[in-house]
Amino acid sequence: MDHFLYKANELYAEDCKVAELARTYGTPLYLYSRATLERHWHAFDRAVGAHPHLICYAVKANSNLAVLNVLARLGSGFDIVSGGELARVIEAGGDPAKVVFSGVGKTVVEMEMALNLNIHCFNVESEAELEQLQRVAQRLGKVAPVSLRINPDVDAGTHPYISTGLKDNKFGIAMEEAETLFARAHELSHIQVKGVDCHIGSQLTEIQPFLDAMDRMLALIDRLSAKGIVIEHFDVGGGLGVTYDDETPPQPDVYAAALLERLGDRKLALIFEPGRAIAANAGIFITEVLYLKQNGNKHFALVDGAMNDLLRPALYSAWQNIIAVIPREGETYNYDIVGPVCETGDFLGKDRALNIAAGDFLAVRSAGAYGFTMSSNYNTRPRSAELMVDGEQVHLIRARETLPQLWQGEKCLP
Ligand SMILES: Cc1ncc(COP(=O)(O)O)c(C=O)c1O
Ligand SMILES: N[C@@H](CCCC[NH3+])C(=O)O
Repeated sequence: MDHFLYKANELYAEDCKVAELARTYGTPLYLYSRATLERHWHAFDRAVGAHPHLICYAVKANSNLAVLNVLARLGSGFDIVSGGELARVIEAGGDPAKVVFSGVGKTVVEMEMALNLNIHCFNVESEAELEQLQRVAQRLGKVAPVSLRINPDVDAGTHPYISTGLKDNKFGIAMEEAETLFARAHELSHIQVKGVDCHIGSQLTEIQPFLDAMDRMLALIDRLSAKGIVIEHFDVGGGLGVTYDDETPPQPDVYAAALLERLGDRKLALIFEPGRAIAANAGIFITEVLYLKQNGNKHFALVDGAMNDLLRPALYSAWQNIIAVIPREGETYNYDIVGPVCETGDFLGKDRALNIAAGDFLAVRSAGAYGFTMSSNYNTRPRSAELMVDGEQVHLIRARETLPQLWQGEKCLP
């Protein structure tokens, strides 16, 4: 069941009218649906069934405390990439014992923090990082649980900026070095080898690249096991795509079934790190039309939301559906939906057939993942408010920034 639906010709978020929320809380505005977040998380969790597993939601997709808290209450684990994300997980009531720490550049301070919190696993991405983690763990008198992130050199067939599993990408350890590094990790006094990890990219809409990566990783696990290095878990990463337009990515049940089949009778727990698949279609971004204008034959709708609020269209030429919150009958024009930021690349959508007027609200769909988390204060614009719709209830889960907050910590010279 969709929780962002037209009812009586007006967009609803769960049981609340979106236009009313926009008037009450002001725009631009992010709106999330608790029911959808929960449904998506359960779809993943159920898909893996009784096989030992951990769903570690990728915090970078949407790190609002309320979002993390909703998932923590379901028993979710978390995939983090910074000390900041770890602090958020703890603040939101997440269990550090279900946290996996990804990322190519973990600092000593972040390692200490994660070791002191006894996280589930460090996904180590280089030999230098492994040696650093050994030193930090030794100093703290801890043993670091480790999984090595291997780069399987698989083409994920996604946008080059969000493809991570190719040899030329900065992520992971080259397959040729994997066995040597596992052997090294195995002999280090304050490292405990737990798993093998890979993540080949984001917004994958085909299953084959996942299976190709898995085949290479399972072959590696079998070789390690022959050498007496026991692997307890396989972290398959995130990356499952969603429908923005007409993509038909595999659903979590099909995806998980295919992975489980490949796994065969190996006694490996599975870790999943989905971000987008859980959060993207659990959120929309609402913006108001400020002005309509025409330059030659080109129609522009100037809206109060901009690339600083929702960067994906400007950064990846990403397409996200844009609809009128209360549609009008009659003739449409093809509009470029652009924001107030002084950049030609500041657009939310191009050539969108709409019948709109100043004062109308537009909803950018699929904005729950990599929306607010990638927002900035460029052009000294306050970041949007965020709301969580929970049935008939609405919670303000982040207030719009006030102007003084925008220069907090800055100082004029004496
Ligand atoms: C290591 C890692 N895990 C998980 C994710 C989440 O990816 P997605 O949002 O595509 O599921 C990412 C982002 O691409 C990532 O880099
Ligand atoms: N931020 C990207 C995804 C990057 C995933 C993180 N490795 C997006 O919006 O599509």
